[in-house]
Amino acid sequence: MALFNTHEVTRVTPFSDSTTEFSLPLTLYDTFWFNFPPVERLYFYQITDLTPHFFYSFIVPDLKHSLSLTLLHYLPLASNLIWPLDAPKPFIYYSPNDGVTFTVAESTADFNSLTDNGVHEAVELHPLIPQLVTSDDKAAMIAIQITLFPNQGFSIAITSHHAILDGKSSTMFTKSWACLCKQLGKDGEPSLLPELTPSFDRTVIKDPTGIDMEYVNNWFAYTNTRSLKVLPNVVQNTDWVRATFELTRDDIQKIRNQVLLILNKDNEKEDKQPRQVHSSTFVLTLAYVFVCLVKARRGPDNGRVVFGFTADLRTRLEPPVPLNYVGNCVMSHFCAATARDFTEENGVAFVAKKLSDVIKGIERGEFEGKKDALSEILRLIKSLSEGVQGLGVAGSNQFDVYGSDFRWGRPKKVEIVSIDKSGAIALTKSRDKSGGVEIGVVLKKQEMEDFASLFVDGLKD
Ligand SMILES: CC(C)(COP(=O)(O)OP(=O)(O)OC[C@H]1O[C@@H](n2cnc3c(N)ncnc32)[C@H](O)[C@@H]1OP(=O)(O)O)[C@@H](O)C(=O)NCCC(=O)NCCSC(=O)CC(=O)O
Repeated sequence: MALFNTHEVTRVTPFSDSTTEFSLPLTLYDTFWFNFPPVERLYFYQITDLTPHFFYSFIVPDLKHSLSLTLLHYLPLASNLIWPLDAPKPFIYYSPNDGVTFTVAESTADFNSLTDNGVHEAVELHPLIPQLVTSDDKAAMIAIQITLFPNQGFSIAITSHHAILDGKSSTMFTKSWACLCKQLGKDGEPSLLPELTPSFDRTVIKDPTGIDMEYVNNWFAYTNTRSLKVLPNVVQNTDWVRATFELTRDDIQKIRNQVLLILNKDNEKEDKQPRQVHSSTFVLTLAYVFVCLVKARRGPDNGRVVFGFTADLRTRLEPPVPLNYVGNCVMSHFCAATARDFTEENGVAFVAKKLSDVIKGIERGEFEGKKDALSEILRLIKSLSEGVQGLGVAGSNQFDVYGSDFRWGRPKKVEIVSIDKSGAIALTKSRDKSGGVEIGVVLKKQEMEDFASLFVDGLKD
């Protein structure tokens, strides 16, 4: 069994003693997410001759120093979410000396095994993830842990509160940190490119009807308490295993050809004009993986399946929100069907068509922050314990997480560990830059075996 040892727990503060206190309101998109479980991203860096001396004398100090420089740009991440009794909704509050909890640890686990795509107990990754400190009226925004695997490499884990970071923001923060770390030791002051320089301007998110408070009240009704503590999980998650699967560009094209063939035939049968289907890598990946998941879970044929994803609204709001906006600007969208719709011969085409219709609706602006959006999702979460199957997604194939090179090379593997709290699949642009997608999956052991066979068999000619 691998040994694990915490070396130190410190706090990294922004690199300046001249910061002043400030507060930042939560927008409707922040209050939508604020009690959801934190997102845990884990980056593995392989250095086969990494000695403890080099790690503790060079890597850790450089990571701390560059984090401190990064926090100066990202001050709200060094802050806390607070909820004083007289405030109707929580807000972000920074005061000088606030900082990020930074844990340094060591593990004897087998790095190669942890980072392969094979099946592993989901709990194996848990020691590498830092916990966010949260209470009813105060919550840390992020926590960071660096773990050394002597002579093998190290990992960087970032746990982030969903009230402040959506996927685009959190991957941008890590890239900014990596970018500043890479510049240490070079001539000149480390600086950030404009696309990595964050904007926290909350006025770009309009909410004339006060939907933010609707969401705060929804959370209050759901959790029965006025608290900043996050949900521990949204699904029962004991005895889970996790594994990574990959769809190459060619696999995607194969799925695309099959889906378009079926949908065009359906149109001909119904004598309809051929309609454009949004057959993107994202839609085809979800359709294919969701079908394999429903088949592997072997639920009743007439069981209800609710499936969906989160869309980034930055370019879709009017006026658009800047791409460097850091905060939440994402909403979830779901549709429903029965398990039979997935398991029938044309299941992948059925799901792809449904997802395509939702994306077209998003483009038409039909799914911006709506008053009942959160209450619907909370109802869905409740229904999961009553036999409804839920299928969701964390991350995105548009996030280049493998681009986060701190100076010691690109990550060997990136995981979203928190999918074992939500049951979602994790999407990441493939490491090899070939246009493929990596998919992280958590399931019970037998289901995972079935899923793996279905996934491979479905791609055979
Ligand atoms: C709604 C969508 C999911 C739909 O995606 P689609 O790929 O189907 O459609 P699209 O219009 O965005 O893209 C059309 C084509 O352009 C390409 N394209 C568009 N933008 C791109 C970008 N920035 N980088 C690389 N490719 C891009 C797409 O890959 C696709 O081509 P091709 O077909 O060749 O690929 C997406 O637009 C979106 O909003 N993605 C971001 C979702 C997100 O933020 N998730 C994180 C949620 S928070 C979370 O989960 C927590 C966390 O991550 O921390």
